[in-house]
Amino acid sequence: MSSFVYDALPMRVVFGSGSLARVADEVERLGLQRVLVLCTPQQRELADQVAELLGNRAAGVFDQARMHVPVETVEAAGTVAVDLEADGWVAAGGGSTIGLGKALALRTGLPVVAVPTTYAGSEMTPIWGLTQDGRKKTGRDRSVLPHTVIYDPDLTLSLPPSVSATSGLNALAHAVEALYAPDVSPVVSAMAEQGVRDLAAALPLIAADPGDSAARAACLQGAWLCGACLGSTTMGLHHKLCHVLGGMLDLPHAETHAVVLPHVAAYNLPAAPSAAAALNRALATDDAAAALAYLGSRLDVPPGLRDLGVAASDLPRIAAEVLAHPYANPRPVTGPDLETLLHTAWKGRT
Ligand SMILES: NC(=O)C1=CN([C@@H]2O[C@H](COP(=O)(O)OP(=O)(O)OC[C@H]3O[C@@H](n4cnc5c(N)ncnc54)[C@H](O)[C@@H]3O)[C@@H](O)[C@H]2O)C=CC1
Ligand SMILES: O=C(O)/C=C\C(=O)CC(=O)O
Repeated sequence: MSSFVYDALPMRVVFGSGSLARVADEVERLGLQRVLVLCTPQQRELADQVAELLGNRAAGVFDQARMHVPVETVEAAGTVAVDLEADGWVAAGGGSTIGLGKALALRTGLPVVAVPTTYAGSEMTPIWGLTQDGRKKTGRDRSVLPHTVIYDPDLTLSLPPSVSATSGLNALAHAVEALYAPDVSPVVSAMAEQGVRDLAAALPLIAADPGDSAARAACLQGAWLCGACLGSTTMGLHHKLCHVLGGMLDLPHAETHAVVLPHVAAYNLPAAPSAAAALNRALATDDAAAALAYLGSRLDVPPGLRDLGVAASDLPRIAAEVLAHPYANPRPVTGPDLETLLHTAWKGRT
C-alpha cells in the first residue's frame, strides 16, 4: 500500500493488573470534581467500589445501563446527573455501560473515563448508538471518545467463560473487517493482526481456566487493539448484518457477532487477499474462515442463528434490510448470495 490516510484518535490508556486503583488520579488529571459512575444493575458492586475509590470526586452511581442504549435510559441518567451537578462520567462495565457514557457525552459534552470489563472494544471508538422506538441509530462523533481508558484485567476475571468467548469474537470481528476496509492502513493492519493473534491464543486458555490472569491480560490487550481498528475504519457486511439482526430481532450483541463472523469471513476473504494473508498468519492457518469457525466451536459459542431464536422466516426481511442500506464491502453482495450466507449461518455448524 503506497498511499493511505490514518486518522489517529487521541486517547490515554492506563493498562495493568490493579490499575483501577488509579481511577481517582485519572479523574483528577482531567480536572473533574463530581463524576457520575455508570454501570448495569449486575455490576453495581464494581461501581460502588469505583465510587469509593473516587471519594469526594464521586457524585453518585447510576446503575441502569442497558444493552443498545435506550433513549429513556440516557434521559434518566441525564436527570440524575443534573440533580447531582455531575461534571463527567466514569463508565465501568461492558459495551452497554460505555455506550451509555458515550450517549451522555454526545448530549452534554462532558468527558468519559472508561473502565472496560468485556472485550467489546467500544471504549476505543468514536461510534455511538442510541435506541428509540425500537430502532437503533449509530453515528460517529469524536466528542464521545473516552478521554481516558483504564484497562484492569483483574476486572475481567468475573466475566463468565461463555460471555468471554462471544465478547472476544465480537472483538475479532472488528479486526477482520478493518483488514479489508476501504480505509485500512498499515498501522491498522498491524494492530488488527496482533489483536487477532492475542485473542485467538488467549480465548481457549480462558475457556479452560477463567482465572488465568495472563490470558485475561492478553485478551484485554487484544480487545484494545481490535477496538482501535474499529474506531479507525469503515465497517463492512459483517457489522451491517449484526446491526440489522440485533436491531430487528433484538438479538444479543456479542453472540450474534460470534455466530455470524465465520460465515462472512468465508464470503469476503476470497475477495480480500491481503486481509486473508494477515488473518492466516495470526491464526497460523491457511484457511482463516475455517479457523474462525473452529475457534467458535472450541469456545462453545452457539452453533447457528436458529440457536439464538431466529426463525427461518425472518431471513428474507433481514436480507432485504441489509441490501437496502449496504455498508462498504470487499465483495459485492447480491440478494441470492446474501440469502445463502444467512441460511448457512442460521443452520450453523452441525
Ligand atoms: N460503539 C462501539 O464502538 C461498540 C458498541 N458496542 C455495543 O456494546 C453493547 C454490548 O456490549 P457487551 O460488552 O457485549 O455487553 P454488555 O456491556 O451488555 O455486558 C453483558 C453483561 O455482562 C455483564 N458484565 C460485563 N462485564 C462483566 C464482568 N467483567 N464480570 C461479570 N459480568 C460482567 C454486564 O453487566 C451485562 O450484564 C451493544 O449495545 C453494542 O452495540 C459493542 C462494540 C463496539
Ligand atoms: O457492532 C459492533 O460491535 C460495533 C459497533 C456498534 O455496536 C455500534 C453500536 O451500535 O453501539
